[in-house]
Amino acid sequence: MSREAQQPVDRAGVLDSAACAGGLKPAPTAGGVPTAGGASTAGGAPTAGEVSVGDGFSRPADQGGEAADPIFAAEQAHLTETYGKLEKIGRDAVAAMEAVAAQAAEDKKNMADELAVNFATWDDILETHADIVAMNNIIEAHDMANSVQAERLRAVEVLLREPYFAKIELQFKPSAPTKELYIGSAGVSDENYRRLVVDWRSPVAEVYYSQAMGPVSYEADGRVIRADLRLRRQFEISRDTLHGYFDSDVAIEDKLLLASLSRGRSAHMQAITATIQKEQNQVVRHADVPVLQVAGVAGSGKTSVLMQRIAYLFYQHRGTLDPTQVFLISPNPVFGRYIDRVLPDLGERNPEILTWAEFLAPLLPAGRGAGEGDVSYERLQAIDAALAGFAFERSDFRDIAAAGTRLVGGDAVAKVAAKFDHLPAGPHRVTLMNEELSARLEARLKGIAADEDTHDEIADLPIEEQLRLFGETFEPQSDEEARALALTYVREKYADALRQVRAMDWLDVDEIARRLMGRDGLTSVEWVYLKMALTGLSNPDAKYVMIDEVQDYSAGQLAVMARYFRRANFLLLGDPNQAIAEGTAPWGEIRAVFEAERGAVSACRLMTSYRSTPAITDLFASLLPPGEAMEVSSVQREAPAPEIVVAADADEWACALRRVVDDAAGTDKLTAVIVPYKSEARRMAKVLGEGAVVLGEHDSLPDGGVVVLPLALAKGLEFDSVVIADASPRVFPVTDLARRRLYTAISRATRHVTILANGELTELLAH
Ligand SMILES: Nc1ncnc2c1ncn2[C@@H]1O[C@H](COP(=O)(O)OP(=O)(O)OP(=O)(O)O)[C@@H](O)[C@H]1O
Repeated sequence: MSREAQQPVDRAGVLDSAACAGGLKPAPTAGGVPTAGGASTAGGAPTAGEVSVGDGFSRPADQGGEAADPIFAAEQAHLTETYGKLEKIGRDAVAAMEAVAAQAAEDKKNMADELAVNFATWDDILETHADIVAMNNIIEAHDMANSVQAERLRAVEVLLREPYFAKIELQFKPSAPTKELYIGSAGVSDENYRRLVVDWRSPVAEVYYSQAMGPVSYEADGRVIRADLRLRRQFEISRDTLHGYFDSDVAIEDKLLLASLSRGRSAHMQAITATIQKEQNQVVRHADVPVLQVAGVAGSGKTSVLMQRIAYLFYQHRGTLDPTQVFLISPNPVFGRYIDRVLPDLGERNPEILTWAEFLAPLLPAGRGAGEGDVSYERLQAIDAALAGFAFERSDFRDIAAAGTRLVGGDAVAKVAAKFDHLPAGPHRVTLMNEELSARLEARLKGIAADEDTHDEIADLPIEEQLRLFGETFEPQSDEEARALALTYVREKYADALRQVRAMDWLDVDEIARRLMGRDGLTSVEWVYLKMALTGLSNPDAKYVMIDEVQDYSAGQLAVMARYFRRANFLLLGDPNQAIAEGTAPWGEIRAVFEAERGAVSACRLMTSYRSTPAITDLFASLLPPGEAMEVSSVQREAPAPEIVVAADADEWACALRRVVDDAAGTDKLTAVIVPYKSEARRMAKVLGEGAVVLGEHDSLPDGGVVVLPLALAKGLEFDSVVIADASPRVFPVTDLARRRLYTAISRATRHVTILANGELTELLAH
């Protein structure tokens, strides 16, 4: 009942390994070399079927001992010395921070002792103020000194794990000696300001990533600097031990990549700093543009590149870019947790990582879910068109009320609206109205705070409540004090009214929609869009927004994000062939939406796949539309060919599934049983019994074992082994959507794929 997948698959010619339209200067050619069938290996690694004999790294054992290779010995000595220096820098930074802390404490104490707060005369007030400013300046100076040391310490912490991964030797002038630079995941200088390790994001490090020898150039401070790259040496290092080195004198060789790929998968995504490929580097270091759209085949490193780009941006905009200004929209929460260690490992903080539902929730009224996302761009444009001639009516406004009290009535809101009748209904008018309503609410709260009934109400509060509110019991010595204390209480009591004004909830968006569009039941996408169009609701502080798996969003969802993050630069990464839901925007439409909302869209492609064995890549590549080819960067990993099992009936199928899962459960690898939908996952778990865990949205990927999960949750993730539970025509009919779903599922596997079919195999695989 079993047969092996046929392969290799017939594929058309190989496309350019990568292309970026606009934004980057052209780089010299390098990268993988395509084989006849379209598959290639980076650095001349063995193709499928060949046996790997060594990986090209020089190791002491290869040389008959360290002494036999003077380069190895010299590099180990340099590493030992660097490691010692890093440890010392780390120790010195901690000591400096301790000293600063002690000094700060001492200064604060002295200053507090000396600070004579005196408000008697205007001169005294000025003097007191000057003393306080001086004190704050000293504290600030301490903070600054500490933050410099803290940054140094963070770099050292990163580097102590692996001080550097490469060395380059550059000759800037023909007669001058070459300059040696060691490149690492962070940069640090010694006490004489000599660069011990160069940060991978620094301008000069670019020549390492361009993967060419000889004449190279890079840009620093707006100037193009030319040099001759004489040596490009890669290292395998852990802490202070050199395991091997490799001199890449041929452009196409990247032994470090091969070594990295052969290490296999882990439960958390790893940084690819040392092995970023040339075409990936073009995305990582791409010029700042309003929108960059990156199309990449499965496993081409889109997510990895995205993480490296964020780290790069933090470096480039050090001191001005805060992680709270960067948003990463991720396909699901499991994926969010899968990637959340990459940046901390690089010594950086994570950006805001949100799913679509998490992004939308705070913009929606309480109790309303994200719901259906399938909304066309036209439907949103219809909202804009209808709003053009829209005039407010009384029914569009709601009372501002809290704690059972109407604080500003809908009639009053309508009067405020009438004051600005000369303006069209839109953000300008609504903002002016909101300012006035805010002032009215404030006046109303002050009135309540001045009311004796309120003071009595406060006096009746339990003592603990009074202590919590005021830090003391409510015993005002004057009317003024009573009003001030009462205002604290009133603001808390009517906090929801203040929130309503902040959120402009006095606008009845549903009622407006009914009049505007002539229909009920707006989707959440339309609802938020209308609210943005009316109020200007947005996040103007966001500077970068990265949308991974961008092919999984509808045009409406994308337009909402483009408009909400109105000043941000967007990085959109996706694979048109991994769109797994109905109603998502085709690749060209994604571009069109962003062009309409944000102007020009730059584009890059990543066409080399790194995740899977060549056999698995061939299998999922066979599902690509004709003419779309990819290259494969893979190392020889002794892995069985994909297996396809067609069972005659349900019993035989269940039996086969249990066998596959039982086999997998006995290993330390992670196996995913991928099912089409959530409901199937539960059904499958019953078939499998205790051997399998159903993975939910709130879980993280385990290191090993067997997990059952729906395709939507498997998005963006990878597993040692993938089991497609049922590849029958019922689950995968011959449609474009099913083809993309199957491609996505198979391409999650790094080493092994088993495809089961209950009764009959989908025609998508029948060749
Ligand atoms: N330059 C590289 N060096 C080392 N490993 C790499 C490199 N590029 C990609 N990889 C590895 O390939 C695998 C796939 O990368 P990643 O998940 O970033 O790809 P993707 O394009 O986002 O995939 P998909 O769209 O299929 O989810 C990961 O294990 C990643 O570590």
